[in-house]
Amino acid sequence: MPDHASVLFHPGFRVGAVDRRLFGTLVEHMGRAVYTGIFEPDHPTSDEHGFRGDVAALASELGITTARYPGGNFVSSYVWEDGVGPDRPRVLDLGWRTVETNTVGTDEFLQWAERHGIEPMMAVNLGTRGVEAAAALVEYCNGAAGTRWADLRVANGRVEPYGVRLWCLGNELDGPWQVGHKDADEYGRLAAEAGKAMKRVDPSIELIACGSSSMEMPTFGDWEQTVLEHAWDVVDHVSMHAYYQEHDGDRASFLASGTAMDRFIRRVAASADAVAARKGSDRRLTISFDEWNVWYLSRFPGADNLPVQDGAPRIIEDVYSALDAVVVGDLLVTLLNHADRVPLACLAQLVNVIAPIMTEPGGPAWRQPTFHPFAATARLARGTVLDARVTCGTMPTERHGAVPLVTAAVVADDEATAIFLVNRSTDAVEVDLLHPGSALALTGGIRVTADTVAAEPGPAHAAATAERHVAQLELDGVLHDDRSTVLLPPESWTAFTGTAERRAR
Ligand SMILES: O=[N+]([O-])c1ccc(O[C@@H]2O[C@@H](CO)[C@H](O)[C@H]2O)cc1
Repeated sequence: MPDHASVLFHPGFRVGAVDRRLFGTLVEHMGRAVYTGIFEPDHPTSDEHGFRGDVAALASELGITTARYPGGNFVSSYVWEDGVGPDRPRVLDLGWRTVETNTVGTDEFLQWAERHGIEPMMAVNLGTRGVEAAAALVEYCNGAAGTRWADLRVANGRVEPYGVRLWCLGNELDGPWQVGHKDADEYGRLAAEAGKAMKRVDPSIELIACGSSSMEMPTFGDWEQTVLEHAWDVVDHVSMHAYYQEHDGDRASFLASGTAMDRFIRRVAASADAVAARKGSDRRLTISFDEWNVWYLSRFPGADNLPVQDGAPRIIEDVYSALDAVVVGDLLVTLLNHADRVPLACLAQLVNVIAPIMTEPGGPAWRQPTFHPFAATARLARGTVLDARVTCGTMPTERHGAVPLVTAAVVADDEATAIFLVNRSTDAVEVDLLHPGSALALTGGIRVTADTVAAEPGPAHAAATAERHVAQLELDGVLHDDRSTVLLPPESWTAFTGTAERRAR
């Protein structure tokens, strides 16, 4: 007998609209994300600008809507002027100890994003630089011709302003690994002043203040409150970053990563609300979850231990399993269920560096297992997230205590209903979908089941994993009044698609 769970939902009970910017990503100047990732002039599929066509096609299939750039840790010592115009110096990037050629810079990235309909999210350097360089970059990107930095853009061949709307006030400045690491007061003051200047250049931009680099940071909570006390009037969102991995074979805790992410979001929201209360503000500050993924961080020696490398070195090219893909699907369920609070998110990263898309220089590009739940969620989660109430058993975990065995998110618009379900248990679970007042027909879907073998690098293993562990579902499409029942295999993520009809009573 399988375990049993139920998921109750109704179109009248809603969490909030899905902001398409939830399906963003990160394109950092590190490793092979840019060079031999999105950009490789000699590649047979590359366009006249030197950008790989095969990678762009996969990015489009993945369904990404925004791309954060140029970092990550890279941005904290980046001199953006080095990356524009005809003279591009070779510099030592202190974030990853890599020689940066500056072949790709702001114009090349923004035009790549524009050609592919991707909204850019630019980050400014608040590690080694400050107010002046940040405001100058906003003017370079968004200013009308007639003043210094906008005129430099025009001289570099781009007359029309780019109109970049999303701006990150630095990156992970709470982290001791960050070049220009600061305490919360130092960063909060700088973010407030840089943000003020940037909005004087272009008042229409949205600013994201750095929150914590993870929930485990010793400064977590205090950091958000102190930074927001300083920068409340100027910022539009606060960021969160989180990476999850399986530690020492503790599969149950890893499968419960979505619960850890859920707690993290609730705590950041509570910190922001505490500042709002102190300031007598009714604003519910929103969150930009602008780095999240599975990353086997414990295998990374740290930037201090990397040799100085030239070109496009292989750094943190994690190889993912179908188990990782189930966890990515569950993390997306968590993000959807916070649609009212989290309008922005970035899967870190897009290509080669802890990425759903991999490439070989001069060779193929392929999908890692984590590609599949992301692409399906970006494609299917349209409309409004309904307040899905899950009733199920719990399982004990070492790291997160007792966690629900089943998680669910339901997203509906006028045409379609998408139901995302995760079974974290090692047993099958039968789930009653309770949709009182509606008839529901399930027509199809996609499922990922976890594997128990270690992932291997390369396109052949990724393809074989997809063959064995990713399945397209074809369902009968029969309308069921009030209740539909589905069976979830052990350790699986499923997206069901269907149509709902309201029934007159
Ligand atoms: O918890 N840590 O030790 C830790 C260390 C580095 C770290 O870096 C972040 O992740 C990198 C890869 O996406 C981005 O460049 C940076 O923003 C994020 C977290």
